[in-house]
Amino acid sequence: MRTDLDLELVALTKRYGQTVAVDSIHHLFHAGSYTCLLGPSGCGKSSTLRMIAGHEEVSDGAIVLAGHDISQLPPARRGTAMMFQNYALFPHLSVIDNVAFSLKMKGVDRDTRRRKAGEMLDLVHMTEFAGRLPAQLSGGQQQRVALARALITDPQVLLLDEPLSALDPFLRIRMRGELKRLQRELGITFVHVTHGQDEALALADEIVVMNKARIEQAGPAREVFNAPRTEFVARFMGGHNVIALPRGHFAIRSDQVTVTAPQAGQIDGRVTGIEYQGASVALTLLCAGDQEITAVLPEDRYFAKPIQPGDGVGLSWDEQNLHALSA
Ligand SMILES: Nc1ncnc2c1ncn2[C@@H]1O[C@H](COP(=O)(O)OP(=O)(O)OP(=O)(O)O)[C@@H](O)[C@H]1O
Repeated sequence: MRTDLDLELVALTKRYGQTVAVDSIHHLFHAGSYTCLLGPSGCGKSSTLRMIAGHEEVSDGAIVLAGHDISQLPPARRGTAMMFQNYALFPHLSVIDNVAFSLKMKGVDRDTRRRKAGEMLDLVHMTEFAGRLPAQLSGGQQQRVALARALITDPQVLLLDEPLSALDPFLRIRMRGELKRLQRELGITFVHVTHGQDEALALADEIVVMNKARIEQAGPAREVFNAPRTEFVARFMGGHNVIALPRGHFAIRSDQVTVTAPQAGQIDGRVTGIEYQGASVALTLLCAGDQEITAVLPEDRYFAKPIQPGDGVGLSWDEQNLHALSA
């Protein structure tokens, strides 16, 4: 459903000389949604984000926010705010002055900007660090400050460019919970660039998968994961096999492949690899036509009847779990 505050990309294009980084993409970001732009390195996701933010000129097309084309406005007048990968904090300013900086530039008086910055630090649970310099903070704390600094302008859309990539894996998982909480509390639109499938699945209401300057598939996170439309999306989202059957190419989730003793009417396979993953065990199987299939079994089921490399097995799946691929 469209609302007055949606963000829409209309035939948005970015060219750098001969390179087409973003090729006439269309997308509607619903107001108040959390969307991840996902794709491999060089697919055009950062260029897209930077064009929305106003840090990159648009070559063609429009960016419409709340009914207005914002593509020619300066960044500060767009209703968007950007949080950068390296946080870009001013090293010589205290935490509270970093957060208050954009209000100072706008000429807001000292008391008002201190009060507002204090509220933002509260929001990201950083009040006790207000007087410190960025160098005296951990990576996760710097990130909270960068978030507070982006949010102080009351944006309708917060743009996040690989916001978690500088954090260690443990902190990354904690901070993604924080991002989700913030987005829910503020109710504004978040657009988050990542090349991590897990991150996108954990955070996003909607996932936009980009490949070679175009949108390959967009939709609710569960739909993109469960029903990939192309081989690229199936492979990039992970957790799927792409199989060639006489009637076409299909994706099937690895945990929806059933492995039994060889039986008539099933596909024969041979176990070539076994990987213990904690809650599950992944079997790599070689089938007719040299097709490699991965089957993921709950660990209790695997260990009830362990299979060894070299064993012959029968593979089957429910037809309704096969997803026809268009390319
Ligand atoms: N300033 C620039 N000048 C020339 N080409 C550029 C410039 N910025 C990006 N490109 C090219 O545009 C394409 C898309 O780059 P972009 O940074 O948008 O991709 P990305 O998906 O964000 O990649 P990554 O995950 O590596 O950041 C790439 O081919 C890149 O080399």
